[in-house]
Amino acid sequence: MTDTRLPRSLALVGAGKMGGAMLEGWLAAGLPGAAVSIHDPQPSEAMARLCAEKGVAVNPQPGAAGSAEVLVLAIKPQMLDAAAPALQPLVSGETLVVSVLAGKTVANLEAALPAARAIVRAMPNLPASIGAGATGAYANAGTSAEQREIADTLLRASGLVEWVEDEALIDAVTGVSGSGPAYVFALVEALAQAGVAAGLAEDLAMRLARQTVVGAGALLAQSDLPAATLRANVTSPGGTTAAGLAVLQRAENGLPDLVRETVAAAKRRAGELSG
Ligand SMILES: NC(=O)c1ccc[n+]([C@@H]2O[C@H](COP(=O)([O-])OP(=O)(O)OC[C@H]3O[C@@H](n4cnc5c(N)ncnc54)[C@H](OP(=O)(O)O)[C@@H]3O)[C@@H](O)[C@H]2O)c1
Ligand code: PRO
Repeated sequence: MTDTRLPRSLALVGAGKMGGAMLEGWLAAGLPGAAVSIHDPQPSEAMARLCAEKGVAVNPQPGAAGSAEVLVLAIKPQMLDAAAPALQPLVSGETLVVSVLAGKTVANLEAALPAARAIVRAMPNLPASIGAGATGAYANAGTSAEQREIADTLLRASGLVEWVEDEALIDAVTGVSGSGPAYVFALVEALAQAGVAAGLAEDLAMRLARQTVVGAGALLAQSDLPAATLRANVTSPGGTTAAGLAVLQRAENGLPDLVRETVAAAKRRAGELSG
């Protein structure tokens, strides 16, 4: 993070799995703990320890130090309306609101925080906790160029950031990369179960499945080759992988259909969460 883009004050509302992961990223990237406050009725022990170590204020009276320059919302979407009344003192017309709430639209956020002008909807994912996240972001018309830079800097502390100019696309981002790590972990589980069905001991199957995804991910990260080429590099003509892929990628009810339905269901749920 460059000094010119650091917020002078940042309030994080909801310091759970996602909010906590982002906070760790900001602190590791150089955001001073004294510039941060967290607002969460019951922060985990690990979060309380991190805050104590870094000088992050835990549950100060909202607005005691005036409105925040940046307010990051990382509570569950269903909690927005219940949490909003206590947050009003943190928000002024100068505050940049960054929301990672799945499904909650700019209109929802404007209704909950009427003083807010600048609103960024961001959809990070859990690998943000190790700086390997993928985030999609959308800024409303009230967000200044400088505020968008600040949001970009904060989000980039967690990994890749891709801005979209159409708010509706954030729900598609949610279905692909927001929820995506869970699909990959589910693949590890399924691969290990299939290994057991093929005769491997359970712990051995899990070690092999896990390292296969770790290794394939690392190869993707280090290689410039398209995923399709990497797949082809594993697939000897007439060999075992070709036999496996003929099932996995079959035209009907294969992986492409299944993943399309999976992403569509997650995107649909994001739409429902807007309420
Ligand atoms: N997890 C992901 O991979 C991921 C990825 C992208 C976006 N998101 C989004 O991130 C948000 C949080 O998800 P999460 O998975 O991090 O959930 P989480 O672990 O449950 O975190 C939410 C935190 O907010 C706290 N909280 C509840 N009510 C509050 C209030 N009134 N004021 C302040 N804090 C309050 C919760 O405390 P209690 O536990 O005590 O209720 C919890 O610590 C969601 O909107 C989700 O859509 C999550
Ligand atoms: N986790 C949140 C959910 O499951 C949003 C994307 C990842 O709703």
